[in-house]
Amino acid sequence: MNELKHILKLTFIEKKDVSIAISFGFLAGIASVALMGSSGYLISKAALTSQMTTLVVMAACLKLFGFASALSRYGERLYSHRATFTMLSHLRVSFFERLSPLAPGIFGKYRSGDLLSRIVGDVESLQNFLLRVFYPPVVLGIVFLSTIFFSAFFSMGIASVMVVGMLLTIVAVPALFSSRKRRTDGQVRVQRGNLAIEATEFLYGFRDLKIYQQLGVKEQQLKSDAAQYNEGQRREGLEENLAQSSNALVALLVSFFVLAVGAYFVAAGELNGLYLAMLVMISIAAFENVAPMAAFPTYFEESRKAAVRLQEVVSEDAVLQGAEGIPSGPLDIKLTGASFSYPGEKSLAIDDVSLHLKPGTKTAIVGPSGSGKSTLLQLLLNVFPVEQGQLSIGGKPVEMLEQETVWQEMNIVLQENHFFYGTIRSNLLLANPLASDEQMKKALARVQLELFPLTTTVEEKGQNLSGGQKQRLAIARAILRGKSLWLLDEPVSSVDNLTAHAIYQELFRQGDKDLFVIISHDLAGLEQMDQIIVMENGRIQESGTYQELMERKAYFYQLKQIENSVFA
Ligand SMILES: Nc1ncnc2c1ncn2[C@@H]1O[C@H](COP(=O)(O)OP(=O)(O)OP(=O)(O)O)[C@@H](O)[C@H]1O
Repeated sequence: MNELKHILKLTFIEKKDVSIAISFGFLAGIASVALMGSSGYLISKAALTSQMTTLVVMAACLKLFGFASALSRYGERLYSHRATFTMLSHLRVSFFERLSPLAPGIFGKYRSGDLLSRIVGDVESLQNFLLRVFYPPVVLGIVFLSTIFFSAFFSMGIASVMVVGMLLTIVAVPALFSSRKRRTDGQVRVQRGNLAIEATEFLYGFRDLKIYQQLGVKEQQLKSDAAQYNEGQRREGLEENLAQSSNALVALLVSFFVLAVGAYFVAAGELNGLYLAMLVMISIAAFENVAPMAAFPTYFEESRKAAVRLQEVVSEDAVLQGAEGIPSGPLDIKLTGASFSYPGEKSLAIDDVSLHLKPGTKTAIVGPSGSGKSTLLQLLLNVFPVEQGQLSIGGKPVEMLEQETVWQEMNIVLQENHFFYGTIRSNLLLANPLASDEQMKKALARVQLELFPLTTTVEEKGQNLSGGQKQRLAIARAILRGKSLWLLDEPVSSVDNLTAHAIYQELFRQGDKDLFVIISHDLAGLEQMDQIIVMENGRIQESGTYQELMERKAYFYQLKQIENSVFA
């Protein structure tokens, strides 16, 4: 039950709706019991008396109870569903708020299909928590206790049978199926997650699978996951039916028992025969309401598992962050003795790196593939926390700063940039929602995309744009941000040299007071950089200006020689 504490807390944010739903549920339940009870009484009375007034009053009561029952049922549905949807919206917001600081580190731990299945499927299935887990036992309990209390005035024996019946149908049978479900849990949720994982992989990798003629293999995998999921669902349905039938059977037996015990008491002279039909009808009506309890174990387990799976995701350690804003004025970035390894990896991706990036300077980070350049940039972005050492921005340790405010001050272009389905305009507005068309056109011109109208359609993931166009659009987005810290990870690797050179010149001209950090594979054109940092195996091999590094004739010089000789 501990797992559901958070969900219970979120449900009770809307205390008023929950209490109104419970009150209406109680009224609806008790009205249907009263309806059946008074009809039983009416039948007996009609058989034993010819007094019309009593019969007319009883018939009016029947109508009243029928009306009250329907009206209360409507109120119950309205308020319980409203409380459920409000709880779901609180849950989504609270889940997103806890998930957001974990991104993007969390993407390395969960496959996208799995994450999607948790965020959508598990959150959705918690909609049953109030309606089918919390609410039925509470309402049924109150209705039963009131019915038993009423019946006790006529016969303690019948009231005792009802108590036993109540314990059986509300507690014992659901508890039995609940424990069965725990033991024989078909893992439908996990199977649904697996299916989502395979389906997203299939969609993402469709083209490559087709090229390598592996569609059939993946299709088989997908089919087998779908079959497992279907089988799990089938078994779950059977179990639910069995629970429902068992509970209905117990309820029916209890009503028979009430009739038998009642008949015995009438024969023994301990109960007035006039009330027997009423008590039997009351019992039937009260036990008719126990149907939702049959589904209780399924929904309880489902809600518990969904809550556990959601909790698993958000219980990861988030990057530490403070509440302070970033200082105003020209900003520098300082990294001292920083080390970092990816979760689950033994070797260090960044090993004792120190650097100081001053305002108004341009720094290039170069080095062979896998040397740690992108990881270093992620540390500077405070996406991953440094394990040892210290990162400070504008003289403030990054732990004191609110993560969002750090990113607000940066123009960032990563190796892979995401483009949403929409237009060039909507994708540019992401960086600056207040940008005018004029500003957007200027930004496009600065990356030589002036021929692109803002209304040009951008397909999902920008698949109708070339690699170079996507990179230039990402730079235009960064330009629109208009901040003074530029962190660029191979921003023009797919752009031809001439255009790339022109874009850099334009950026440096406009941002001559800005701080630039550029990761590059290309060792050409580095003469204009104020500092070149050469990485290898997560360490800084050497650093200095182009002139200094070439004169030193060490590692950078050798890389340059190799680059010159590759196509010679
Ligand atoms: N998400 C990750 N999980 C685990 N290891 C990773 C992850 N990303 C990178 N690495 C490892 O960290 C090391 C540094 O990778 P990084 O991407 O920083 O290199 P890089 O110099 O930017 O390479 P490239 O020039 O090819 O982009 C590599 O050994 C890589 O395998």
